[in-house]
Amino acid sequence: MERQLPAGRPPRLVSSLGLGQRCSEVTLDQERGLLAWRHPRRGGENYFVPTSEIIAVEESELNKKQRNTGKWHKLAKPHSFTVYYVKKARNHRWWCRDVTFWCVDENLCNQWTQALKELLEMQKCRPKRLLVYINPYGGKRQGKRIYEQKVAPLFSLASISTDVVITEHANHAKDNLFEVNINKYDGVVCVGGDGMFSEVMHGLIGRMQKDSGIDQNNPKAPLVQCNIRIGIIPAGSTDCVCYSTVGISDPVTSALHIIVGDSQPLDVSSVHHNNTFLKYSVSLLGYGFYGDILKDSEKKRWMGPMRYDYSGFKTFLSHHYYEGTISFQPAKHTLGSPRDKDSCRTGCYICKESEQQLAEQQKKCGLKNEEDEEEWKVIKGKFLAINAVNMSCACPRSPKGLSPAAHLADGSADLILVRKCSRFDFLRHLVRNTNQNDQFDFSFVDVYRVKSFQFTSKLSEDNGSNVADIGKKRFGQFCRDHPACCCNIADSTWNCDGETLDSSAIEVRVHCQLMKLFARGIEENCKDEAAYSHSSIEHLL
Ligand SMILES: Nc1ncnc2c1ncn2[C@@H]1O[C@H](COP(=O)(O)OP(=O)(O)OP(=O)(O)O)[C@@H](O)[C@H]1O
Ligand SMILES: CCCCCCCCCCCCC/C=C/[C@@H](O)[C@H](CO)NC(C)=O
Ligand SMILES: [Ca+2]
Repeated sequence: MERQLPAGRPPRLVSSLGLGQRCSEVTLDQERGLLAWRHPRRGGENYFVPTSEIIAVEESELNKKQRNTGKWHKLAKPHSFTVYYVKKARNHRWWCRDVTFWCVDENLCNQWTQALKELLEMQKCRPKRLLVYINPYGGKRQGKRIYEQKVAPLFSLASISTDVVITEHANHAKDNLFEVNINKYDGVVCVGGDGMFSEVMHGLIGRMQKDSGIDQNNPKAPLVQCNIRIGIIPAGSTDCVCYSTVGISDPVTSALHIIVGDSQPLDVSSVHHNNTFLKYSVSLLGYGFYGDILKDSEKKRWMGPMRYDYSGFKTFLSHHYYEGTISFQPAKHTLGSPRDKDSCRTGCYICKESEQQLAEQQKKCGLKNEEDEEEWKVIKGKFLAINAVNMSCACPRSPKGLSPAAHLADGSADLILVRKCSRFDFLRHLVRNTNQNDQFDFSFVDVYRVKSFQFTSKLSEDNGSNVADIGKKRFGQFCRDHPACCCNIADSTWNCDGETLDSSAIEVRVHCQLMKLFARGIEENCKDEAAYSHSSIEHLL
């Protein structure tokens, strides 16, 4: 990348600087934005740090041990500076590391710190002021401790100022976002799980639409993009959005992605019922299996993250399936398919292509309502699970996700239909969600890439639109004609990013790149080792 350097600044700074007790040739390529040095010990290992991954530079003092053991201590008082930078480790984990260089020439030391600081100043995408919401009750109830011990010190090192709100009740963050002076901030951070992220997202998108006079109840309304980025510090039970966009659920890694000012656009689905807005979704909209797990697990929040395993096992044993009709519009605009072998990674060309299409579309019609005449496909059947995912939905329990080839920002969702099958077959499908084998390679599983879909359960078709009440009354009753068939005549519940929806009949639309995260997608480096760790279970089945 071409950099506009301040006048008179040389394109490269090369000096022999002290590092520990020895000397190292240190280079700052100011045009390319790269700091490099060779470690005098550690087998002469070379270090290359892009300036975009430097966290901070500080004038520092050598500690007593360093002062007393160096050869130079007899010569003069040394001057030193410390560079804090991102060190990338295995499995997408980032650490903050530091290196201290010294020299006896004060002018040289100042020249280095000034040059590095100026390069940091040029990183315009970095946030300076953040609004932070902490859910103290998410996951294992460690949100406050995680923020104070692991994240706040890094923000302060990077000179980011923060306003911190510890939430006192559900929807506190969402309601607050409708009131605050949002223009004061360069981003909003949520400390918690997927539910907490969802709250903050609803607050920001809702606020944006309100300020622009867009009626969220209109399912066809073209929504206004939300340009203020959200950072997720994972402290929840599943942390699927964080894991799927960063590749790991680790508070320090996420804090560093926020500090360096990463930006990752995300698709968001709007969910409506009878022209009434219900919710937005970014990860999983699940009916049947995942809806039933959620409904059961909500009663067991005291169990913490374990509640999903307990309710998952119980729901699996109950083996309920549900009748209904699903209609969808295939996503013809996007280049990929859910059966692709390649996954969405940092700088994904499929998502870039969708971004360009979106820009052209916006240029052509602005915010006008464009009637969509594309074909609808209709499928009627009995389903154990209907899952619509906007992203892979990778998480520690499912390291490659429910749909490994789904894209973060291509304007489509993957619709996975798991039809009625035996318990054993369903288990084989579920286990493949946790290992590297293809979970779609079964006759009872279909997957489609869609831009919108609608679902109505058999029960709501039979009873008109008053679905929710009837569903509640009859929940738990089974098909009278086939008492042993596990066909539930009641409705299941939709699991929308970990929150239940009040209606089973829904209309869903994917909005391409409606919002942005402080993330860069999963980087293409090492193998996802976790994805392979479960592979042995399947051989037993
Ligand atoms: N102070 C609070 N008291 C009670 N509930 C809260 C509070 N603050 C936020 N919430 C709600 O708690 C819900 C769950 O929180 P969160 O997502 O952080 O944890 P989780 O459910 O354990 O994790 P995950 O969503 O990853 O499974 C959110 O939907 C949020 O609205
Ligand atoms: C035979 C037992 C099966 C147990 C299944 C356990 C659950 C697996 C979790 C994979 C879910 C991935 C999708 C993520 C969804 C999130 O939006 C949501 C909220 O955090 N989490 C869940 C579990 O619904
Ligand atoms: Ca998508």
